[in-house]
Amino acid sequence: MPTSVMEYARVIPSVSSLLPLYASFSTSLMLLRNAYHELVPEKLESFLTSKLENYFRRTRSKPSYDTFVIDDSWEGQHRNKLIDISIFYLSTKIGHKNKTIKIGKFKGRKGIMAGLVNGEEIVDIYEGIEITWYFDCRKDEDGGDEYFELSFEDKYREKVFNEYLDHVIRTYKAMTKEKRVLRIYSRDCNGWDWIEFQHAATFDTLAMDYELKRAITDDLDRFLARKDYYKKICRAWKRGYLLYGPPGTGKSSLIAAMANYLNYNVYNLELANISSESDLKSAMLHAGRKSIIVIEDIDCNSGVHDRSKSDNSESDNSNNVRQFTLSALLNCIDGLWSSCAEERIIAFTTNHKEVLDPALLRPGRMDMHIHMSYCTTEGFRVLVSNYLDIKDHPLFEEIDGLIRSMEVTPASLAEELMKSDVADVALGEVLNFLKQKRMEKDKIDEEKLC
Ligand SMILES: Nc1ncnc2c1ncn2[C@@H]1O[C@H](COP(=O)(O)OP(=O)(O)OP(=O)(O)O)[C@@H](O)[C@H]1O
Repeated sequence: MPTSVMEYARVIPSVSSLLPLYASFSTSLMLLRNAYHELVPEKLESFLTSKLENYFRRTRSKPSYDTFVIDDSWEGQHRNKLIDISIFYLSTKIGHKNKTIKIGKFKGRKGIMAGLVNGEEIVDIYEGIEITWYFDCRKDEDGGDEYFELSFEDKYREKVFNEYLDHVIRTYKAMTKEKRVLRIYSRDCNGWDWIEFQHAATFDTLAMDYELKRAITDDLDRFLARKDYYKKICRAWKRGYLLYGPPGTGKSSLIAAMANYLNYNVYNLELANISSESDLKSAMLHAGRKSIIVIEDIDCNSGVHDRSKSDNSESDNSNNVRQFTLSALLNCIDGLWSSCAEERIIAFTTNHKEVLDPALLRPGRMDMHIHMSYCTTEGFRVLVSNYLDIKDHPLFEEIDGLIRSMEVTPASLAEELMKSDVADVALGEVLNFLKQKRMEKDKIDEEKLC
């Protein structure tokens, strides 16, 4: 046994002495390989190769597979949402291997969607794991139920269940968020029906004071970010806004801007079309998540401004018998029923806040009261920028003076601005309109004095 470094150095061969050995070994290997190719016929060679491959495959431990079934046929359940999520997710995974595919164009979705036909497979790779999706449909008298099977090596079972399916859902959400076409729903005898919501209003196009706009968008951002907070304090994740102000000051436009800001659908709940308390509950329950439920002109919904009358008589002056009370409406807004649906905004609009029942106005019910005021000079600048695309004009000074001296709605100024695309002409119309209004107002004031 070597006992010192020097002795080791003597026993271990040097690199230079190993090189000739390596060279002769690799030359022999090359000769052997050439001889094998020349002597062994091609067919025999591939036969031997496949035998060897089979041998090694058999000796390796065979993986066993688990399968998850995403089935639409769960008794008593509504459609399994994972089916639709999977259809969306897989639509981006379809490739050349799928020789026959389904294609379609759907209401509310941009572009053409591709899907698997019955009996087809897709292999998806997630963090190196192979997941095979198989799609089919079980036929029965009602047409049949769709189902997916996901197969994967059993050692990845937990990962597929906990991480991969989550990844599928997140991808679906990102896809649908990107493509989401907003809807506006109204209620008929069959429930909620919808058309595409194409209102272009945004917070940038609203003629409102900047500070108020900022306060509203901050409030909406806080609402969106506070899912866990609402849960912690045991409150339904919803927020109520009361928009009040004269007609034509932009209450509906503000709701449209909120919907576009939040990417929420709008449900227009006309109380006049609601026949009973159960109808009201059903309407609230079946409105989806991520939605703004709008009850417009709440002051005109007779009975709502006068709780004692509506609670007791359940009818209004025009003999339009309503079978539900204000209490039922309030209960749906923030009572037990409200906790059945989350991520909702409820917006009431009124031209006459002062006549509403205080119960409707108490804190916690309508979280933010937003006053939509007559047009200010700041708001007028926004309108001019929207309609004429200009920031400055010599007529502004005179117009500003008149706007400050009167109550004029953004809607009426918008009407004048729309009369021409030429800034001089359109602003001239605004000026004439304001002067005319000023004269009328002076006349009324004079008459009052007399
Ligand atoms: N604040 C505003 N900002 C921008 N445009 C406005 C504003 N207010 C009104 N308009 C214009 O006037 C039109 C009518 O306004 P809108 O319907 O939003 O007012 P409203 O307060 O809801 O009226 P109502 O009480 O009669 O329902 C809008 O389509 C928009 O063009």
